[in-house]
Amino acid sequence: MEEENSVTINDLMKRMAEFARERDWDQFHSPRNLLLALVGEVGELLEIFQWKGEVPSGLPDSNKDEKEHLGEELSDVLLYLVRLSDICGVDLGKAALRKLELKCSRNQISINLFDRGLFSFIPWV
Ligand SMILES: Nc1ccn([C@H]2C[C@H](O)[C@@H](COP(=O)(O)OP(=O)(O)OP(=O)(O)O)O2)c(=O)n1
Repeated sequence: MEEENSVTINDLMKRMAEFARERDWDQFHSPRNLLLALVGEVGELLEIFQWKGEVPSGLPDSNKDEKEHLGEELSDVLLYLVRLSDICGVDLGKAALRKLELKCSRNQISINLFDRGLFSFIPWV
């Protein structure tokens, strides 16, 4: 890790691998188990927002403890996702970048078609 502020997906991946190895938990970190754990943590994250209605960006009404709790649940989701990707042999950083680029080029095609009036026959576009 170069600086405290620039944590990479690779750093997290290595730390999670170390964490599991130290506890002899590799045996439990199968793709299916990790996916179940990930979804469980998404549920814990969801509970923070449940029944609150719309929450403004930046969460100005949350106190320090609530923000800290949110950070913990977001981290659990991220850590299980990183670990799941690693165990499945997927380079998550590369895959995510590729996905974003694909999305951008797809959107660019739509924008180009739109600019050229090719969607003009669709009343709601
Ligand atoms: N078999 C396990 C169990 C936990 N963890 C790691 C990944 C998560 O970052 C964190 C989740 O730990 P807990 O399941 O204990 O969940 P919490 O820390 O959220 O505890 P609680 O559910 O009581 O809030 O620990 C892991 O890698 N493998």
